[in-house]
Amino acid sequence: MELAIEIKNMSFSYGRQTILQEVNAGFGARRFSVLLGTNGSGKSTLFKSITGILSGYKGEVHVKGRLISQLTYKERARQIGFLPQFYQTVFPFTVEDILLTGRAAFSGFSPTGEDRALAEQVLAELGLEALRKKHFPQLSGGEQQMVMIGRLLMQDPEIIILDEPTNHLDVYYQHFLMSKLKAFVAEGRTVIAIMHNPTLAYQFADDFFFMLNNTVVPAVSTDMPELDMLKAVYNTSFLNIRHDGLKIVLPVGAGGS
Ligand SMILES: Nc1ncnc2c1ncn2[C@@H]1O[C@H](COP(=O)(O)OP(=O)(O)OP(=O)(O)O)[C@@H](O)[C@H]1O
Repeated sequence: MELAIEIKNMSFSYGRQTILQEVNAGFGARRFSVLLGTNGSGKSTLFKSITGILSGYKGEVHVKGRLISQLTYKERARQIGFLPQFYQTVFPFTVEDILLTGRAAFSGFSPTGEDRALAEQVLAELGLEALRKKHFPQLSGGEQQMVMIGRLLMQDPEIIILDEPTNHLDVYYQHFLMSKLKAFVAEGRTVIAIMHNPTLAYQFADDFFFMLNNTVVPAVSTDMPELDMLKAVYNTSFLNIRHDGLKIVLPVGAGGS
C-alpha cells in the first residue's frame, strides 16, 4: 500500500517520562485512518511530532517517501494540514480573516482574489455563511471547530491530520464532519485523525490504529472491529452490531467479558 506518512523508530520523552517508544507505523495514502487510545497515552504527542510542532524526537517521519525535514515550508504546507486539539486566539479576527490565514503559507498576509473566492466556497461548503463577519473568539466551541476545519480546506493539503476533530460538535455536526472527511478521501486526500469515539470512528474510517504501551499498533483486520483490542486499550467491553452495512461498536462498560 502506498503510504502518505511513515514513522520509523520514533521515540519521544518529556524529561524522564517516556511517551513514545520505538514507534513504527504507516498511514496509507487516500485512506481515512483513525488512531484510538486512552487519555494521556501519547496520541497528541505523536501527531505534534509528525507535524513538526514538537521537535526533539528520535527517529524519522517520511511524507510520501520523503524525509519531512527535507521539505520546504511551502511543500510541507501543500502536503500536510493539521488541526490541533487546542487553539486560541484572543484577537477579534472575523471568521473570514481566520479562513484567509489558511492561505498564509502561499500568499503571506496579502490574500489574493482567488483566496477570497475560495473562502466563499469553503463558507458555503461547510454551511458557515452566517458566521462570516462574526468574531472568532465569540463563537461557540463547535462553531470554532468548524471554522478551523474550513481553515484547513483553505490550505488545501493532500494530507489532513486532525486531533479530535469532533470535539465540541453536536451529533449532527459530528456526522456531517465525518462524512466530509470520508468525501475528502474519495476525492484523493488522506485523512488521519485521533478520535475518542470508537462508535463514530468505525462507521466512517477505513483503517484503525491503537496507542498502547507507548507505541502504535495497527488493527490486523479491516473488515471486523477488533473487540479484544478495544478492550485491551480502554479496559471496557464492546459489542459489535451490524446495521444497514454500518460497523457499529458499542461500549458496554468497564470490566465485563
Ligand atoms: N508539555 C508537556 N510537558 C510535560 N509532559 C507533557 C506535556 N504534554 C503532555 N505531557 C504528558 O505526556 C503524556 C501524553 O500526553 P498526550 O497529550 O500526548 O496524550 P493524549 O493521548 O493525546 O491524551 P488525550 O487523549 O487526553 O488528549 C501525558 O502524560 C501528559 O501529561
